[in-house]
Amino acid sequence: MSCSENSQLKIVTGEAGYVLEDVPHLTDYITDLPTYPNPLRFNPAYSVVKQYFVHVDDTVPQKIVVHKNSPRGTHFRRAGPRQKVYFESEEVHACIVTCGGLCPGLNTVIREIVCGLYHMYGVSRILGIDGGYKGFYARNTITLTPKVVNDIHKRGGTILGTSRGGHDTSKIVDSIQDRGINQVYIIGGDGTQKGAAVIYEEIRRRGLKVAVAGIPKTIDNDIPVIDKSFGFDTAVEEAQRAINAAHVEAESIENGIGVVKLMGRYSGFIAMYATLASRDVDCCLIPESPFYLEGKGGLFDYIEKRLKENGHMVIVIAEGAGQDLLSESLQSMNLKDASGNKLLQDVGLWISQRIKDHFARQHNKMVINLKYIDPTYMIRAIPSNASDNVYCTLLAQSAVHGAMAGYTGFTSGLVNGRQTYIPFNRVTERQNKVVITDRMWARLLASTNQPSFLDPKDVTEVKKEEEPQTQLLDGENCKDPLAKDIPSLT
Ligand SMILES: Nc1ncnc2c1ncn2[C@@H]1O[C@H](COP(=O)(O)OP(=O)(O)OP(=O)(O)O)[C@@H](O)[C@H]1O
Ligand SMILES: O=P(O)(O)OC[C@H]1O[C@](O)(CO)[C@@H](O)[C@@H]1O
Ligand SMILES: [Mg+2]
Repeated sequence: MSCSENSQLKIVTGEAGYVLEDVPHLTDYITDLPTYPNPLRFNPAYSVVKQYFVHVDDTVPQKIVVHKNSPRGTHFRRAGPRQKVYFESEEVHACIVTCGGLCPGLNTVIREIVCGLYHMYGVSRILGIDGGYKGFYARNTITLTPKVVNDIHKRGGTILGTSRGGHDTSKIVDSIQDRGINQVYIIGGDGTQKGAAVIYEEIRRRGLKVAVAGIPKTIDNDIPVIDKSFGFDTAVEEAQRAINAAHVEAESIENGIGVVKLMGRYSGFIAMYATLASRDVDCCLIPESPFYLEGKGGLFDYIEKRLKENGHMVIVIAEGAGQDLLSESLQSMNLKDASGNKLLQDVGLWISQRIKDHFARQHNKMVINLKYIDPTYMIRAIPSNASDNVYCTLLAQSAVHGAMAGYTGFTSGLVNGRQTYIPFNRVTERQNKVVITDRMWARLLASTNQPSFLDPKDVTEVKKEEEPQTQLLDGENCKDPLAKDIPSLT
C-alpha cells in the first residue's frame, strides 16, 4: 500500500489497481488526539447487533461492474460507527446549516442529525444556524433538541431557513471558533459543498479540532458520484400529479396540448424520470438535449404529427432546456442569483407561446388547446416520502458517525447502495448530467417516441464531449472502456 496526501486529496493505492480516495481525518493535522470507546457499545439497542462497528479497512467500490482483468479501481471509505471516537459526548458542540434551494427531506436530515447525536452519542449541545451560510455571522442561532425537531420531518422546507450567496469563509470560521463549535454539519447542493470545502480548508489552516461534514442536497440530482440525492424520488412522485393533470386536460379537448415545466437548471433528471414514470408524456425536453422548433424533424413538426395520430399530447420541459433558443428570441439578460447561478428565463411560458403562435400562423390552421402547468416550486416544497425519509436518516446518521470518529472534509453519500464518506473535491469537481448517449435517455426516447433532435454527426460530437456517466443510470459502473461493447440488461 502507498499513500499520497494533500489537504483535500488523500489517495491510498493497493494491489491490483486498488485506489482509495480517502477523506481527511483530524489526526492528519492535530497530533496526539485522545480517543474514547464509542458510547454505542453501551447502548442497549445497538449492543445486540453483531459486527455493528464498521471495520477500519472497509471501503466501497465506485465501479461494481467489472471484468475478470479489470483493475479494482476507485473506492470510498465505508460510512458507519467506529469502535473509537475522537470526541467525548460532553465536549461536542455541533451546528447544522442548510443552504441553497429547498428539497424534500431537509427537515428529516436535520431531525436525524440532532436525534443521532443525542441518542447515539449523548450529545446535547446542538445549534441550528439560521438562514444559510450568512447566518453564521449575521443571524441568530436556534437551539436544537430532539423535542424541538420531533415532528419536523412531516413538514416541507427547512426549519433553519436557507439562503444563497453570503459565503464569507473567514467570518464563518471566526464564528465557528468564537462559539466553540467543533462539529459542523452542512446540508446543501454543489455550491454548498464547495463552500464546505473552503470552510474545512480554513479550519485546517487554523489547526482547529473541528469536524466538517457535508450532506449532499439537490433536487436536480446534479451532484456526481452519489447514487442519487435525497428528495429526488419525492419530487418525481409529486411531478406525476402535474403530468396527470396535464394529460387529463389535454385528452379532454380536441387537439389538447398539456405543457408541464419541471425543475432542472442544468440537469434534466427530474423531467426524465417523471416522464418515464408517467408513460403519458409524448415529449420530454431537457437542458442536455438540444432541440429545435421549426422545419422537418423539429418540435412543431412532431406536435402536429402527434396531434393527428392521437388527438392530444403532453410535453414535459425542464426549466433549463432550450435556454439558447430563448436567448435568441428574447433579449438575453444574463442575470445571476446571489450564489452566481444563472437566472433562467421561463421556458415553459415561452414554449407555450411559440407553439400557440406557430399553429395560429399555419396555412391550414389547426386549432389547438394548450394548457400550461408550472408546478416547479410545488415539487420541492413538500415533505419527503417514506423512502426518502429512510434515506435521509441513513445519510444523517452516517455523517454523525463520521464526525464522531474524527473524519472531516467529507460528504456523506450513497455509492452503489452503501453509505460512504466522499472527499469534497469529488462531489464538487463536476455536475452530474443526463448523458443523452446513455441507455436511460434511449429508453425515454423509446417510451415517448419523440425525435432525438440530433443528426448522427451531433451524436458523435456529444459522445466525444460527454465522457462522464450518470449515477442514477448504468452510471460509473459502466465506465470501464472494456465494457463498452457489452450490452447490459440494466
Ligand atoms: N465556489 C463556492 N465557494 C464558496 N461558497 C460557495 C461557492 N459556491 C456557492 N457557495 C455558497 O453555497 C451556498 C449555496 O450555493 P447555491 O445557492 O449555489 O446552492 P447549492 O448548494 O448549489 O444548492 P442548489 O443548487 O440545489 O440550489 C451559498 O451561500 C453560496 O454563497
Ligand atoms: O430557489 P431559487 O433561487 O428560485 O432557485 C431555483 C433553482 O433551485 C433548484 O431547485 C435547485 O435547488 C433548481 O432546480 C432551480 O433552478
Ligand atoms: Mg447548485
